[in-house]
Amino acid sequence: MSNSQPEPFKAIPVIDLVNISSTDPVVRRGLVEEIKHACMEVGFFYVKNHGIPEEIMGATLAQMVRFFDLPLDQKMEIENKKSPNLMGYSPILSGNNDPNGEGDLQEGFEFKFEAFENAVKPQDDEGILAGANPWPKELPEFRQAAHRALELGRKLFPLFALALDLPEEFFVDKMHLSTQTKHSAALMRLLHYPPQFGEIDNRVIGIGAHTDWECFTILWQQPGIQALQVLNSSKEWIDAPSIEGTLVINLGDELARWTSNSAYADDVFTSTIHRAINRSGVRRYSIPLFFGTDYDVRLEPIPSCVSTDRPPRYEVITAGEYIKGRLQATYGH
Ligand SMILES: O=C(O)CCC(=O)C(=O)O
Ligand SMILES: [Fe+2]
Repeated sequence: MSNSQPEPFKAIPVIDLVNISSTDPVVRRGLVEEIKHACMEVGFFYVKNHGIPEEIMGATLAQMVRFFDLPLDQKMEIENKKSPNLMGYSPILSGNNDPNGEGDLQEGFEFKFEAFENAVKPQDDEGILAGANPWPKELPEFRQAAHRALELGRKLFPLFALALDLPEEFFVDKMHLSTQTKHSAALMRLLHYPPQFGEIDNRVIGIGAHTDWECFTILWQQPGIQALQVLNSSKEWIDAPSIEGTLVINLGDELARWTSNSAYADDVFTSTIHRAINRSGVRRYSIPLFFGTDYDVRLEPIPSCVSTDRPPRYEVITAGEYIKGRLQATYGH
């Protein structure tokens, strides 16, 4: 795949997924081209008609509010540092996504994908992120509400494959998000950002400037609150407001590594830098779902993206080693 330096983007495109299941090759190609364009120019896009009902998000939000309202000592019982895989609760300022920052002004609850049908007895006791998710016992429904959105991710993988001139099935054996979930590197994070007032020190914001680690992220933002910003190639922060009825999709480092690029060089598929600052005066909640491949998948450059003129930029590493390294860098200090 060839690439030329795109113009700095000023806005984030909105893509309509109403025809995502269409088998009409012309319709499908049209959608793939829109996605490809957004991936190469921006690395971020909104999707509408994504198939996740508003009621599910409303129920999830209610559970999140209840969880984050629990007394701190109760939340600390399931602190991520107590679990070997760093899943669980992360208190305010305990994580630091930007190496130049001094901590993220957010609290979160992170869990890895597990076989929901087999939820009583977690099966995933091997592999690089071994260990169960520490679900809060005070909120039994919390777990149920948090388990949606995977269907959409499954439908997006073939479109990314086509956008990279790969066979549609390229990712099928690399992400087992159905019954064989032991090795999936998908993670979900429930986030609460308290508001920040007055002069804001850029080293302590909601989430410092970073790229996401996995293939792509599906992000739900609480309606009506602006916080997310995306960096363009002129180093301007472009607002990514919450748009009613949409979700945000952004590419992560696994895809950037696969396409042999970095966020700081001319890109094929861009893992774009972003951050969030909550100046709204009220609390803000968001939910990123990070779609990684299976832990044991090697992140090797896709042949169409490298050549003698464009040699691979990264050492080959497995997805699990990469994610674990980033988790430790963010929370393990
Ligand atoms: O809360 C947001 O809008 C962004 C969250 C984010 O970028 C992340 O968790 O990686
Ligand atoms: Fe992010």
